[in-house]
Amino acid sequence: MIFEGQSIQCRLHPTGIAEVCFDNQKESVNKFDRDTLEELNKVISLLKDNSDVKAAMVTSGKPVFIVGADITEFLSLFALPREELMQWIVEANAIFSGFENLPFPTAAAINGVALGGGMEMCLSCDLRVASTNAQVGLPETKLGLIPGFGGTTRLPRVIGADNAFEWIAGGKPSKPEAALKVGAVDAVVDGESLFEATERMLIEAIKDKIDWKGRRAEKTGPLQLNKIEATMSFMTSKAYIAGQAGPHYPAPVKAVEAIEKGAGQPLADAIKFEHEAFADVAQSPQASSLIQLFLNDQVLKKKAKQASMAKNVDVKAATVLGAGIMGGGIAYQSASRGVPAIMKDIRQEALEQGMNEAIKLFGKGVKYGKISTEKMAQGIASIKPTLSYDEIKHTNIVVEAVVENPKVKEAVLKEVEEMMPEDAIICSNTSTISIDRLASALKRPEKFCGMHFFNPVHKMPLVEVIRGKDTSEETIASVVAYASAMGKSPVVVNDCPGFFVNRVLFPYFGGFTKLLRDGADFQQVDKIMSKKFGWPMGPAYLLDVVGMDTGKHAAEVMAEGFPDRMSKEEKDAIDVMFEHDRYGQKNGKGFYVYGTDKKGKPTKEADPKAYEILKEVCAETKDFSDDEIIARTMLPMIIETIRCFEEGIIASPAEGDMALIYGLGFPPFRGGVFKYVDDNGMQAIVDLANKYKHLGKAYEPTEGMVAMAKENKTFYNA
Ligand SMILES: NC(=O)c1ccc[n+]([C@@H]2O[C@H](COP(=O)([O-])OP(=O)(O)OC[C@H]3O[C@@H](n4cnc5c(N)ncnc54)[C@H](O)[C@@H]3O)[C@@H](O)[C@H]2O)c1
Repeated sequence: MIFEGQSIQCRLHPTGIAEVCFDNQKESVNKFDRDTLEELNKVISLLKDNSDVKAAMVTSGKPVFIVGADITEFLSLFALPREELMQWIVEANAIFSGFENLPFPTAAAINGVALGGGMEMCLSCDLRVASTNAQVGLPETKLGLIPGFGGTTRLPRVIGADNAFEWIAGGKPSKPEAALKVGAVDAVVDGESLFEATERMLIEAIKDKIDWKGRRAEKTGPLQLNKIEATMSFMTSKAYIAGQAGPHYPAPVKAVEAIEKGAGQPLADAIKFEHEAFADVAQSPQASSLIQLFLNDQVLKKKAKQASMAKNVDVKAATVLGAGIMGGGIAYQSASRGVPAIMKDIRQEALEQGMNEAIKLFGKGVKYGKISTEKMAQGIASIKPTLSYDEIKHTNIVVEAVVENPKVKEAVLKEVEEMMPEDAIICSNTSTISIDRLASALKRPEKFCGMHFFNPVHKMPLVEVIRGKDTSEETIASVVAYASAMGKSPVVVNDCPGFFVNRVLFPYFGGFTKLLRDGADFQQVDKIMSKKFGWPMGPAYLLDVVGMDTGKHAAEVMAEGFPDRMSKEEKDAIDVMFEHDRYGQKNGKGFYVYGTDKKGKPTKEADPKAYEILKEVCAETKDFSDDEIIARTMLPMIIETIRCFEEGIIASPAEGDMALIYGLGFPPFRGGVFKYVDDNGMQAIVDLANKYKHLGKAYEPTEGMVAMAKENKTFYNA
């Protein structure tokens, strides 16, 4: 044994090949944390001067190769002063370069996931052999970063600049065959032959039958592009990548710029541009938000795992009541993840529509190569449309998604409870009706909770699991586990009007309608809130998508629940739109008008009639600054979100932020409301709220906020 560490073990084989095996003794996966880097450094110094070593092979003792750098170390590392961060980058990179410059051939035997730092380890080797189970790639831009262990500089030298742009800017992992095609790996073999195949290659290299020195010289030299090619390639790629990523996500363009700056230079000099660019993005607010989001997602995953242990009902088959927009979507989602669903409605026509929608979605899966035709057939066959209750007792969960009418829901829930086995769970997908109110109609309220999906179900990752006062923890755990099995990200919230997501969305709409009242132009507001703040769409467009009838109804429920902050004395824009039958997308007219162009593509245009109608409740149009538009719409949402945390509606800022991102599309680069408040500082938010408090209670900061500002506290640990 040459080296025996916690993360790396190194032994010399009789062939003269030193096997550098990553096999983390403390965890189930290999990753690059500070300790692992230190161990790798030690291994390199032991190998360098060992004359018995003729070659080195990097292997893994785990099912994965190396999953990447340890993201839990990032935030504290990136918070260091820039010089200290730069020093760490330079030192860490010296280790990868040290491995690259070993005086003998090196190879990676990639048996599984090799992403980020894992792939960068492979790129430091002369040769790369992947098993058919491998997955390789550089996903750093998804975290607002660029590959910083040499990947930005080495990858274009291995697979060419254009391919590298695609890999780095796209951040998607590649399958071994695709990696082989571009030359990111040199061979693909089955898992069992991986060691031997890599060993054979190294033996050839030791005998100089493989020109490893030539390959190394090419990788460590300047990028192989002539000046004209380079100018064209960089110019077009930068424009394209900037367009794809959008202005709020600068990392992909930063990566291309770093590659461009270093293109004409040998790797040792070119990599310095990578270091600088890495430090820039690592200390950007976007990276901080995206990394926090990744960590928050881990919190959700951990909770889902715990729920899976604590559940008392393992959902094997589900009943969905209602085959409408939501019921159809829920049945499809369940079936597509292997849980068969009975879809019950009172109208044959609705069942047919629900099935057609499901068939369309399965068809798309086949078209885009996500599922096989067999899986599609299985999936479709596992949704059973029916007008009768006959077979529902053979399922162990009911998800009710009938019309949003408390009387209808109460009657339906009561009826199905009688038919279901005693241990079955019943959920409602209501968007506004109190879970406690619905539970009061039931004999087993402990077996009842809310399961609030978002539209469209197959696309929106969030499911709010709503705990009523009598819901048992086992029921919550079982529903969380079912939602996870459906491929969703469940967040548990306590019952209150609007639950969490709608409770914080409606104050935002309230802020929007007050802005219109005071003379703002809805198109201008939409533009600022989408382009500048980063929402997928502005509030006027969102109201058109939600539907003015639904919006008006939900606003009334919210006003009843929280009259001090959400009720209004006068009519607002939503009311007049509703009164003029402008329901939004569902009937083709709302704030905007909707149609199709000559090619059948959907269109959305501003409509002078909408402005006419709005005159009834809006002042003459006047200019508002971008900051004012953002403050007046966002403050009520921010304050209500914080109230939800103070009242225990959500359990943690992490879960609140994920619910906002997964349920509403809150801009990921801002990390959610809690992250946004932390980044701006609570004092600044409180000051801003005080500036607008004449607009009503929705703008008044809570006592908790004022105290946090005074004590300079944050929601997340800095
Ligand atoms: N549409 C959304 O964006 C959205 C989002 C989240 C939650 N929700 C909630 O989901 C529920 C359903 O909404 P939707 O948009 O799918 O409505 P929808 O009108 O499209 O569908 C409701 C379906 O329920 C059926 N139905 C009525 N009474 C029934 C009964 N007794 N048994 C079985 N089926 C019955 C109707 O025939 C209809 O097909 C509502 O509670 C709504 O608030 C809707």
